[in-house]
Amino acid sequence: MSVARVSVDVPTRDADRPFDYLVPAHLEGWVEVGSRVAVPFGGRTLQGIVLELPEDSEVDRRRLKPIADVLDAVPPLSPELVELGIWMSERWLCPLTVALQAMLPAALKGRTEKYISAAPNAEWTPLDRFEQPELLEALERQGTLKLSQLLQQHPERVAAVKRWLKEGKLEERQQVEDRLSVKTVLTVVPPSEAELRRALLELPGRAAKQRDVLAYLLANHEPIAQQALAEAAGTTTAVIRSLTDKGLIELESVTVQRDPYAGRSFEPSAPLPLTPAQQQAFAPIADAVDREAHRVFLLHGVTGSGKTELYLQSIEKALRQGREAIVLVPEIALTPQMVERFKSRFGARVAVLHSRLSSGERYDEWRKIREGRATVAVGARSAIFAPFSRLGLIIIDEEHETTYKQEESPKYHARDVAVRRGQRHGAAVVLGSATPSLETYGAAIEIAPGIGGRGEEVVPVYVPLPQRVADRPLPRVSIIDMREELRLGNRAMFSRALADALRERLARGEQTVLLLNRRGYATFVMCRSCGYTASCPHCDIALTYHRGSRNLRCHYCGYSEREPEACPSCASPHIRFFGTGTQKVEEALASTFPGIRVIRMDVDTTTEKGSHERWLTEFRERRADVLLGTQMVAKGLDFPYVTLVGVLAADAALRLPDFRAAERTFQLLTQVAGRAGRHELPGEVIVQTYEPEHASIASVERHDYRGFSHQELRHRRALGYPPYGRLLTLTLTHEQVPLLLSMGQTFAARMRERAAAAGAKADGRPGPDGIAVEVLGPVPSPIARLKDRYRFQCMIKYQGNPDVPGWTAEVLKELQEGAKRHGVQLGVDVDPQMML
Ligand SMILES: Nc1ncnc2c1ncn2[C@@H]1O[C@H](COP(=O)(O)OP(=O)(O)OP(=O)(O)O)[C@@H](O)[C@H]1O
Ligand SMILES: [Zn+2]
Ligand SMILES: [Zn+2]
Repeated sequence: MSVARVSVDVPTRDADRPFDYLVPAHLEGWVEVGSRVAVPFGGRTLQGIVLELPEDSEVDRRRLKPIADVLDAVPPLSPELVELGIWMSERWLCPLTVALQAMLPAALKGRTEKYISAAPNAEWTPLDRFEQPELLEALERQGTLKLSQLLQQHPERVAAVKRWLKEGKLEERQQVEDRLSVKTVLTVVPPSEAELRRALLELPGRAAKQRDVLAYLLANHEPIAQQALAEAAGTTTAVIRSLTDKGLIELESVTVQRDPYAGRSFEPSAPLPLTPAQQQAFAPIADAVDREAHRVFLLHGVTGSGKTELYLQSIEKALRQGREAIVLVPEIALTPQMVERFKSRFGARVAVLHSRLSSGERYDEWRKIREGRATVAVGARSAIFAPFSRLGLIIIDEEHETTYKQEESPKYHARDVAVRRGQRHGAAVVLGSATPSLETYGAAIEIAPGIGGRGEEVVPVYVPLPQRVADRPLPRVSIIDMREELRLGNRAMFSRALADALRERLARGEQTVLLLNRRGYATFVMCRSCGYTASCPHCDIALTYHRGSRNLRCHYCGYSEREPEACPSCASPHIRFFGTGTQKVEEALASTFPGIRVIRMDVDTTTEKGSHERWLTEFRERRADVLLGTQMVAKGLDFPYVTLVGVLAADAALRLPDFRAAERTFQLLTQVAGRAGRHELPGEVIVQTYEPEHASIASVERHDYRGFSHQELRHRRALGYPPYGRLLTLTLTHEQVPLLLSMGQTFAARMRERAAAAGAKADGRPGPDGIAVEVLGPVPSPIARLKDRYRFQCMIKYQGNPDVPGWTAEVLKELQEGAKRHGVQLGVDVDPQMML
């Protein structure tokens, strides 16, 4: 018997090592690298992924257990993806199984099911038969019963099942099953026409409904879903069933594809002739694809410069060579409009993966890729794991977006994964943005270190596209100082300039996009007498007021309470509710511009499936004057009648305790400004702020990416922040502070020892060999308590490539046992994007 090395799905650090199993003879040939298997583990049956098939095991073979089952005929992961998972777990310090699971569609995350059957020598007493006649009958009839199903349908039988298991009359067997399988539909397969005619004659006259069904099948002689047949013949499925019972027709289970875009037609689109500027940008990318060379490009194109058209034509090149392409777009930019552009060009070859699909739909799209029926995958972050085998091109649109970093384990960054997969496949990687992240930009113009994996950093080729298509001008941007407005007696939400501009658009029948930078915006309850604000009793976070349900909610833990009638602190009745920011703006719009038609898009109005899409269609069809929303309205929209963009509270996020706050603000403002005047009509942008002189706002007025980024990069270099230095944070959480503090201190002390041993100076300044390590903390996290657990963090800031992640892994191993014993949770973030 051969041996398989398996990563078992136990996502804890202490079980985070592969285990060897024997491959039983009947599974030999089915077990491959990347196979999903069921294996016995600590008395249970768990799912695992085969990592390798070693010659032999270091463990005595007699102590190895056999693999219980292989779960798929074709391994869901290729050897390349298995290797990628190993790399991810080292790069971002997560358990290997967590990295591997992240690559599988949710539908394949197996669940252990228990089955019971009668033991071969079970002797049932008359009392047993008397107490549980139905259970015994079901056992005899079906042989095995699924425990979860049995307990759900007949909770009253739990006691008997338990007793019989204990007495050995029942046996239990475990099996790993998929949460979801392919979807099948009962389909009627009609017999021959002659048989149909004979059946019609045989049916008694009163069976009119049944005759209708047969007549329909005779007229439309092809397989049809039972449900559809019932509808077409104007009857019910019960009638069809009685025909099957008589043996006149046959029912079969047929696999169907859940296609979220079924029934939608996409106007085919042909490649546009490229403008000279586009051609210049296209040439090096096309060349790399042609030569099947791994190259990373930064396509830095202003908004509306025609980047998407370049993506489409690059993909076409890759496809013509028989290769495949992945396109990543930020989740919220994954609008129907975006999907349509890819479907229109590549039709059924496109698979779409995003979180608004049901897990069944996602699974089917994933299988399309796996089985080679789709050659282009368009999707959000996790589409980077699309199981292609001949990748020619990976595109990341809006590469600066924070959504490319996953905030829970595995805390990977899709950009780094893309570079890694590109290297393995010899594929071109195109990172596109109007406002590249400072990491990518700094690397591309070679004033900062390269990007990608540690120790295999790459320098992207810089490809600028500085003009909009057809020489359309970038919109004119005006910055309005709201302090000045106040001084002149305007206390309204809209400055005079914005109000005038809006009025003009209404008169001309043009459209406006209004962005409310919601982060940090008033959405809370405040007492005007004593200044009390309502906060969550479990988290150190202000509660948000929801006008619709009239309650206060915590966005972190879901806690909610009814709106108070008086201040809970001083009993004053002068308690004020601030609606969610966008609701307030909507009200102000309605009262300032009577009759205005507003579409509000925020978390509250877009939770329902398909609502996002509906709002945008409505806006595109000009059934509204204003599209008002949060970050959601800033990206990817391309509407010809939008000639005005207004930004309220541009500076709201500037004071967040995050060194990237300025960068994020600049990016958001530039992106939303880019929604205006993208077609024939010229655009205008009005930005309202209390900090007009702040670089990240002032540079937007001049469309000055270069000026802003160079200033910001200088600043980062002086402070040792990314891209010049790297960060790693450890977050510790527990119900009690002293324990956290002491464990945090131990971590910090051990890290300082290692830093000193590596030659880092105690003051954190770079030494002669360029190595600098600063260990900060432990300090309370910016969100100091969440779900009744206190949170502390340590941050390591380092330069010159010391192996800080490696040290962290070692120290965590030492702390693991103590943490487990006391219930302290430890979370590591390598290269964190969010500092909260
Ligand atoms: N070569 C071309 N000839 C004519 N029109 C073009 C050409 N390339 C792009 N366009 C059109 O110009 C507009 C802007 O292009 P596109 O949306 O591709 O830009 P983008 O850079 O991806 O925009 P953003 O990043 O702002 O979303 C679109 O309406 C597109 O159809
Ligand atoms: Zn009060
Ligand atoms: Zn809470």
